[in-house]
Amino acid sequence: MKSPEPASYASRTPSSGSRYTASSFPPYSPASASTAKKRNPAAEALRSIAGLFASCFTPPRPDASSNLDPSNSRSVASDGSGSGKRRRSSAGGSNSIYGSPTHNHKREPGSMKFTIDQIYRASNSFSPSFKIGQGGFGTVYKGKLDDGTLVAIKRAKKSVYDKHLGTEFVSEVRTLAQIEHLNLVKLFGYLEQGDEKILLVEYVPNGTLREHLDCTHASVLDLSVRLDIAIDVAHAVTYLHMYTDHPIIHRDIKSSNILLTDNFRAKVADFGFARLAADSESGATHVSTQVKGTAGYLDPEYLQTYQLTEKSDVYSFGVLLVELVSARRPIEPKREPKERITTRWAMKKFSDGSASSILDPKLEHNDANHLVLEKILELALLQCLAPRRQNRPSMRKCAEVLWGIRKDYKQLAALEIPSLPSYST
Ligand SMILES: Nc1ncnc2c1ncn2[C@@H]1O[C@H](COP(=O)(O)OP(=O)(O)OP(=O)(O)O)[C@@H](O)[C@H]1O
Repeated sequence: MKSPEPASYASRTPSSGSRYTASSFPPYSPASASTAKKRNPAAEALRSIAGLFASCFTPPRPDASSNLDPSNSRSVASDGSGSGKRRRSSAGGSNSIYGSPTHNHKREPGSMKFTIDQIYRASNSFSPSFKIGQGGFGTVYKGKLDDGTLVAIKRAKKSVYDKHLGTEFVSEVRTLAQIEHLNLVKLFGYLEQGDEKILLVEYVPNGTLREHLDCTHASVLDLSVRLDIAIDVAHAVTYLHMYTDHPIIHRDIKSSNILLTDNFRAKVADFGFARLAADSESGATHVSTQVKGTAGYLDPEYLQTYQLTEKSDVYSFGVLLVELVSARRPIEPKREPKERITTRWAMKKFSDGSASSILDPKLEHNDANHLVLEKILELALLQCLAPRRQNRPSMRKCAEVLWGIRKDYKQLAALEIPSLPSYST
């Protein structure tokens, strides 16, 4: 992955998120709780496994869900032309699902279907030199399609396929392939042939947020960039929560699932655990068989009740906000006991009136940074991380609060006189 250059910061203008307005969100569908069977959730909760998906900038197509045919879960695709027609893949006896090409303007309508030969070509037969990562889902390769499009090729390991890639998974893929938002990693397609189960997703070139907070990419993300990233994530998750009449709960929001572009736009990845939320009007509920997510980010009320709602994502987002300002991981086992759970440590500091000590030591202490820090912590610690879900804000509300923080930050930053350089003689 490329290291960011200072110029990239400039290219991500602080106003980059201003293209979003409240009216750019799809119509609101009320949140609805889902219930789940009680099944040894704690043991299951330690690690996220699967990895996927989806982005772009266009609102969801109103006909998206009506294009689905539940009887054809492994071989349907949304029509690349946007007509909503579904197609069967006939390539080499394989089954594929392919998403809308609106994301990729180089692509002709209908060309989002993949064959195993294309994937072999794109990844140089899964050459180790094309490998870019390894996750619970399997191995991730960087690939280039024949038309030059860069993709991340996620090749499922067998254990994941056996456990997770059944009909239910494929039907989720079918839905998620139709989701497009600038801040969601786009799912291009899915292919299974013989032992190969492969996902093709948008390639996002600049590493994960976690890597940047760990400074493995040479430069330090300044606080205004982190604030923009938080806003991008809030937009993405709001979009999922308000997606047509079927809210989608991400279920695994965490810094390693936030990928960054060269301009430091954030794209939320890994919808492996996403499930369509309950349909509140029909009274139907989504029954989850196990608690899923990642330790340190899990909503305590979900752990107690096994009821999954959008507010579980809001809780994880609160953890992510604390991580963004402190650069600490949610759980830091090597620290002294009272500092091991980052949100608890931050809450104590915050209530003791020493919020500034939470700031990532790599960041400058100045008025503008202190303002952002204080306000983000207020949102995270006092609202998103509220133990009871009804006391947490919606994700949309989080986005609105963050817009306000960015506005205040910009005003204050404009007033700040840059410190004079010091010269040693
Ligand atoms: N769309 C993508 N673009 C660029 N790199 C990616 C992409 N998806 C994944 N990667 C790289 O591959 C690594 C592994 O990704 P993957 O989603 O499989 O696992 P993970 O999210 O790190 O772990 P887990 O899924 O087990 O929580 C990521 O850390 C990232 O470096």
